Amino acid sequence: MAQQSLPKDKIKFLLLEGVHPSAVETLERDGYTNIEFHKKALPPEELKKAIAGAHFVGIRSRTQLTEEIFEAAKKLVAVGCFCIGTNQVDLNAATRRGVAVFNAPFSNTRSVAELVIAEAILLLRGVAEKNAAAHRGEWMKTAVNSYEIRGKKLGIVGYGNIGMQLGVIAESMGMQVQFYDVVNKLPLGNARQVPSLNNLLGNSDVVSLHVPETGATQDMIGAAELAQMQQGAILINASRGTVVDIDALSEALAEGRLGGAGIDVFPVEPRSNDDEFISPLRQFDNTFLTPHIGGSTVEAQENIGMEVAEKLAKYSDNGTTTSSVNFPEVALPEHAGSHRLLHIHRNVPGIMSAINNVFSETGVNVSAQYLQTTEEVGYVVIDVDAEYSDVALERLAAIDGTIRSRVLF
Ligand SMILES: NC(=O)C1=CN([C@@H]2O[C@H](COP(=O)(O)OP(=O)(O)OC[C@H]3O[C@@H](n4cnc5c(N)ncnc54)[C@H](O)[C@@H]3O)[C@@H](O)[C@H]2O)C=CC1
Ligand SMILES: O=C(O)CCC(=O)C(=O)O
Repeated sequence: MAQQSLPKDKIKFLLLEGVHPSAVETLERDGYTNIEFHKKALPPEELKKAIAGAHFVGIRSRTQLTEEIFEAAKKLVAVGCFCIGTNQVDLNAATRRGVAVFNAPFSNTRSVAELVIAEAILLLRGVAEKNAAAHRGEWMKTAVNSYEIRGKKLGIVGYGNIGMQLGVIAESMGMQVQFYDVVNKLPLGNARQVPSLNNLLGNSDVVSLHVPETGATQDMIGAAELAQMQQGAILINASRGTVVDIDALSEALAEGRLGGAGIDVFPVEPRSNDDEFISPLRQFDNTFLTPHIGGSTVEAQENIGMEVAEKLAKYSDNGTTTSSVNFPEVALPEHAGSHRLLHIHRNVPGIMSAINNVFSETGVNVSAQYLQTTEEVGYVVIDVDAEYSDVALERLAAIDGTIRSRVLF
């Protein structure tokens, strides 16, 4: 699929789920004015229609970009996830079509860590149930089962950007931090990596989950794992809803085995704020149930808006793919005076020589060339004299293994 460069006002951005206005401001500052903005996620059929004409789409965690949606998105060049998680995007479907996917890996991590530490304090003090009781007119003044966090053990599952930050804050408040991760990690401060999940669960006063949604983390905390936890321990999940078996958690709470839970993410979440939130956990006073707002602070959303919009604009302007989650990463300089050819291909033997042949056979002068590959995809960027870019693009697009090619003026 070969694409010619378009004037900026013809490049359509579809922004969904009420991404922060900083995204629109950033795009407009860069000259992109064709922006369709929706406050909510769109139902699949509406999404298919809206995305058909879009070159770029911006989503948060609700919009599922499935194979079917990508099939309807014939013009799509890149996806911006205005969040950390990219599990809502079928990354294989995107890669197969040469659609780059970007996210914001850092901007909301602090917000999640702060929410978790707040919940740890309030749940260990029994504040969730005392608050719920007070709203019903009951007075629960007691120190029974009410603890400080100082000296307690925090078990972090998934010691990545959020887990590490949480560990540092928790330690500064006097907690002992231990973590379980599939990868060997450098422990910050006095944190300690433990060898198994069971080891962590059986030995923590508060367990907080910070793993991505993957096959391996599906129902990672089920009945067997909950049974390993200490009597009265607290479970916090601000990662993804699929990581905890909610029925098993519900049973553990009903039996009084856990001291409480803070749950921000659910296997099924309402599509919008107008829909009812349905969960067996609603019956428990000793839980904080929050509507997936771990990363929803003014600071985080404003930064994410700018960060992801800048990545999309940069990719559109000059082909830079730095920090793409599914594409080879190439940081590119400006290409004033030359035309820039972008060639995305399957990473198969012989394709680079076919690409280079185009230039030796046509005599098109190459002023710069950049190449980066992943196991599946190769991304070659070639700067050429303006008058020859059409013929070179046509030849590049015809090479076997080409996924997509385009030219930037
Ligand atoms: N509630 C909310 O609003 C938010 C939720 N999130 C969720 O939090 C997750 C974590 O975010 P980050 O810390 O930034 O991700 P990250 O990628 O920096 O860290 C994830 C860590 O989990 C580890 N891990 C992966 N699979 C594992 C497994 N099976 N067992 C143990 N460890 C495993 C990884 O090795 C890595 O250290 C995101 O993937 C996202 O789903 C992120 C931001 C906001
Ligand atoms: O705020 C959002 O829309 C989603 C936050 C989140 O879960 C993420 O960043 O992965």
